[in-house]
Amino acid sequence: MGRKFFVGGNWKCNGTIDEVKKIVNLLNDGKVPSQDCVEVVVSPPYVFLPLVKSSLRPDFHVAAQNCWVKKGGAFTGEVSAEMLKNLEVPWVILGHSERRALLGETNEFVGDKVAYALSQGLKVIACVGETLEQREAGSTVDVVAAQTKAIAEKVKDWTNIVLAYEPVWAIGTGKVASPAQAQEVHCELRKWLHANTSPEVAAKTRIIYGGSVNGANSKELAGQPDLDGFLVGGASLKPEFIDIINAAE
Ligand SMILES: O=C(COP(=O)(O)O)NO
Repeated sequence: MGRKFFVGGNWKCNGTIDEVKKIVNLLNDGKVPSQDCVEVVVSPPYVFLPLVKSSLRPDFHVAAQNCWVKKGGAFTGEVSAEMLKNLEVPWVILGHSERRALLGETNEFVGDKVAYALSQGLKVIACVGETLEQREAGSTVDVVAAQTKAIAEKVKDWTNIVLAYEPVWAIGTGKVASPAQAQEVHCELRKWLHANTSPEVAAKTRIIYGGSVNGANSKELAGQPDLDGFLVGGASLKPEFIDIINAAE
C-alpha cells in the first residue's frame, strides 16, 4: 500500500510554558523510526505553537488544533489559516468531535473549513467519528460516511488530507476500539473513498485512528491493514507517546 505511517499528538487545551518545554524535551530525546517510516505531528494549543515549533526536533512537525473557515477579519477570537501559514505551521486538525459537540460545528462547516485550509496551503487532519448512541443504533458507517461526504463535496485534491476516525465513545474514556472495530470502520471509509472520490485517493489517503490509544494497545491496532496511524490525545502528553510512534515499525 505504501502509505507512510502517521502519528498525531493532540494536546488539546493543556499545558503551561514549563510543561510544554518538558514535553518537547521528552520528544526530542525519544528514539523513533526515521521520517521515511513515520510522520509525526504534534498539536499544542495556539499560544504554544511558536515555542514548540522553534524547539521541536526537525523530524517532527506541528499542527494547529483548528482554524477559521475563511479569510481573517472581524472574527473575534478566531485564528486564520493565513496566520498559521505565516507562522509556518504546516498542519491543522479540523472537525474534531469535541468542536462538533461543544461548538456545534456541522458537517458542512467542517467541509468548508477543510477546503479553505487546503486552499491556503495547509495540510489537514480531518476528523470523523460516531457517538455511542449512533453506534448502538447501527448508524456508525452512515454517520462517518456523511461526515466524509461533506468534505468530499468541497475538496477535489486529497493529497494533503489525513482522515482521522475517532469514535466519540473512545475519546478520553479508556474504552479503546478493538482492532476489529477500528479496522471495520477504516475499511468502510476506504471503500467510501474508492466509490465516491477515486481508487487512487482511496489507496493513498491515510486513515488514522484516535480514541484512548496508548503504549499498550497501539501495536495491535497498528497491525490492521486499513489503519495508517493514530491521533493521540492524553497519551501524547506522556513518555508513552514515543512507544506509540514506535508502533509504526
Ligand atoms: O481526541 C483524541 C483522542 O483523545 P484520547 O487519546 O485522550 O482518547 N484525539 O484527537
